[in-house]
Amino acid sequence: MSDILRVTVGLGDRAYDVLVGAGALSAAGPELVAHFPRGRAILVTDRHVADLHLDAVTAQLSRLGLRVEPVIIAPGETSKSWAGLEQVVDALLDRNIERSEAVIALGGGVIGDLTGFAAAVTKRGVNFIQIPTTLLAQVDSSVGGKTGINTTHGKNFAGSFHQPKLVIADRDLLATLPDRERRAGYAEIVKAALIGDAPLFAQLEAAGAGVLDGADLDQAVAAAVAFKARIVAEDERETGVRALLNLGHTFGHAFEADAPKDVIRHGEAVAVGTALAFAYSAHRGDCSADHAARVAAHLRAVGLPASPAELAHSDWNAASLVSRMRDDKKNRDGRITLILARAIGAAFIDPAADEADLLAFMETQLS
Ligand SMILES: NC(=O)c1ccc[n+]([C@@H]2O[C@H](COP(=O)([O-])OP(=O)(O)OC[C@H]3O[C@@H](n4cnc5c(N)ncnc54)[C@H](O)[C@@H]3O)[C@@H](O)[C@H]2O)c1
Ligand SMILES: O=C(O)C(=O)C[C@@H](O)[C@H](O)[C@H](O)COP(=O)(O)O
Ligand SMILES: [Zn+2]
Repeated sequence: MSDILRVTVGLGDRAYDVLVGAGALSAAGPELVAHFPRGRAILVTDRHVADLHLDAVTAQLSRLGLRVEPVIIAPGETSKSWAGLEQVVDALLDRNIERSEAVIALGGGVIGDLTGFAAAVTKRGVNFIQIPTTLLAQVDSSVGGKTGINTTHGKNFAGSFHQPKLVIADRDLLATLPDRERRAGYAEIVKAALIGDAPLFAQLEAAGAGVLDGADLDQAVAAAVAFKARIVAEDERETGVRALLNLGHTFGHAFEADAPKDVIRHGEAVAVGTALAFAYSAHRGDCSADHAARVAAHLRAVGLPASPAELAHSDWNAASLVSRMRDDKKNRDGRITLILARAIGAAFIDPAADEADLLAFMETQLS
């Protein structure tokens, strides 16, 4: 296990480890097998990942003595839905999963969020293990226990906090990831740096797109995971500081909710949302225009969008986007909560954004 990095999410008796690096799955061995007392592993994945990785993953799990029972669902956000949830819960019940058993989520954020939520509600809670196969899932969605589905009201509007027992972020699984997905995942690494790690952002700026597939990737993944783990350990249920992890998401989720499904990637919406959070902070005088410009320049340098016009959908309406923000889960007392920044690496929570000013700002951004 010498080349495998280990990050612990310190949640007391629900603490778990995130293993990062090439070969992490085969290195996991006994600590993985311990979660399958019946010797079988129900594994939920999507069709793309199944075609690319299921045989190899099944072979690795077989070598550890586990019999894999795959559940294969359609790829994409459409599966992160009530229908997708019913499909996965029924699949677990068909196989008579017991509470002592874990289910494996092998895939991107969609599979992780959906399977985690299914695990949370099936028989009032079974265990689950994340084997993330997108960069986004490795750096962000597999860690922290936010699970859920989208509803017509918006992103992740039904869900639960249900922590995995183990996360295995094996770099070998990323070999088949299309560049667009890789960049989308990188947006959440940038987000982490912008929230509270200015030196990491400087490193990312220096490394440029090289960090996306170079030897630096494991370090960057582990840094983003460690950053998230610290915040989750402090505020698991987002009563305070965890809301910072939503930098770029108040804007980003509004774009996702107002676009047709699967036209823009979550990471792309977060990239634009993060650039807007900095631009809006600069507009309010909270943050220097230089920092906002550096954020947008870095996102563009790695091939990510930094303004609404650079997204793969163009039919935006400022009033509709602000109305989505009014529904955001972070809001309190009928006011929009925004995650803004005083500088790169210094995000803060504004629990009462000025809606009229925000609307005017969005109008200028869309014009
Ligand atoms: N729970 C959280 O904390 C959290 C954090 C961030 C994002 N999310 C959620 O995660 C979702 C986005 O996740 P995502 O970006 O991973 O999208 P995704 O799960 O839809 O995966 C993107 C695409 O890549 C394919 N794919 C997955 N692994 C692959 C591989 N190794 N090789 C080739 N193709 C592969 C998938 O089949 C899919 O087509 C959103 O729903 C978002 O809301 C949740
Ligand atoms: O883990 C968190 O907390 C996050 O906010 C991470 C986000 O990257 C992620 O997209 C999350 O699913 C958003 O959560 P939501 O509560 O805004 O739905
Ligand atoms: Zn996100």
